[in-house]
Amino acid sequence: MTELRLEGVSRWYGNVVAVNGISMTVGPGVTGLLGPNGAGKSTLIHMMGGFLAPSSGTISLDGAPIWQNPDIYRSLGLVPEREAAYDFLTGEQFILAMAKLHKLPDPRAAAQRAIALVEMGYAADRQIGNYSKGMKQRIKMASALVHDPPVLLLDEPFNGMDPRQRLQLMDLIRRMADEGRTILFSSHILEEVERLASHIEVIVAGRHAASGDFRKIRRLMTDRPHIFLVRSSDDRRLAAAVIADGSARSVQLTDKGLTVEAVDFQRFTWLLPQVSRDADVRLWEVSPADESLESVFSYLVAR
Ligand SMILES: Nc1ncnc2c1ncn2[C@@H]1O[C@H](COP(=O)(O)OP(=O)(O)OP(=O)(O)O)[C@@H](O)[C@H]1O
Repeated sequence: MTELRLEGVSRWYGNVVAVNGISMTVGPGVTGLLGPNGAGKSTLIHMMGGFLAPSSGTISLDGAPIWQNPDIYRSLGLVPEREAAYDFLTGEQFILAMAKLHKLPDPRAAAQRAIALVEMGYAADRQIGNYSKGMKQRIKMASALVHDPPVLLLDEPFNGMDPRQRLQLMDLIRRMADEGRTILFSSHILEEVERLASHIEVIVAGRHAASGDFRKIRRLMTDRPHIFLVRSSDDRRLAAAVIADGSARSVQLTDKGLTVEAVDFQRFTWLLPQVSRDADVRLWEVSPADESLESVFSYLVAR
């Protein structure tokens, strides 16, 4: 069993706090690290991979601290978000160089195995500069896998990929997890995480906002108060009817229409047509005003 454990981990850059007191454990299987841009995902992943020191707190792998512990690096593979500038090398030269860096006993065989694992054999003798985005992502994956680590850390691996490349990479990650690896990948896209990870960790503004089963967290998100923009033939009258009905926590009359904060999303969408019919008001538009992921995240943080 391979387990990464973070205890009270913080990291600041000057006076910017990028990661703030995060404690979590990441075990075998696929874990999604979800958070909006700038949440601290990359900083956290770099600390988990031993590339960056925590300003405070500890990160350990099966009990052994990660920072400045070269023995542990053999157990970790990290795929950074940014593309490395090895465009002049062929895929094979790059992976072979990585195998040699790890001082593997048979670097050539290890490189071939890693290249085969990501199904890049057909393009191994081509320069990385001529690869597509998806191929570059896969060769980066091979470089992280060349020493066969039990832990893989992937920073925004699907960024800039087309749907086909995305599916291929998802398949590959699933296969790696089925082999018993501990895989953590970061993303700011909920659907991506939903398709791949059964377990998610949510971070917002450097803080740990939620943790657990994806469905449980999804439910938290749908149970949150929803804000709707409603336009009708008589907003003032509809506002009075909605308030009287009790299905909304607050109702505001603005020049764009009514802003309604519904207590129960399903009950509200079911009741609104009835309430308006009873009040003899025609509904023109009902649209969610807070559907962005940012609002979901801030709801989770405020809990
Ligand atoms: N080297 C650095 N120097 C100063 N501030 C930094 C540095 N790296 C990150 N930050 C800041 O730390 C915070 C977290 O950044 P980080 O890149 O870890 O977030 P992220 O969740 O990975 O975001 P993204 O999805 O946009 O990559 C941000 O406010 C960022 O500006």
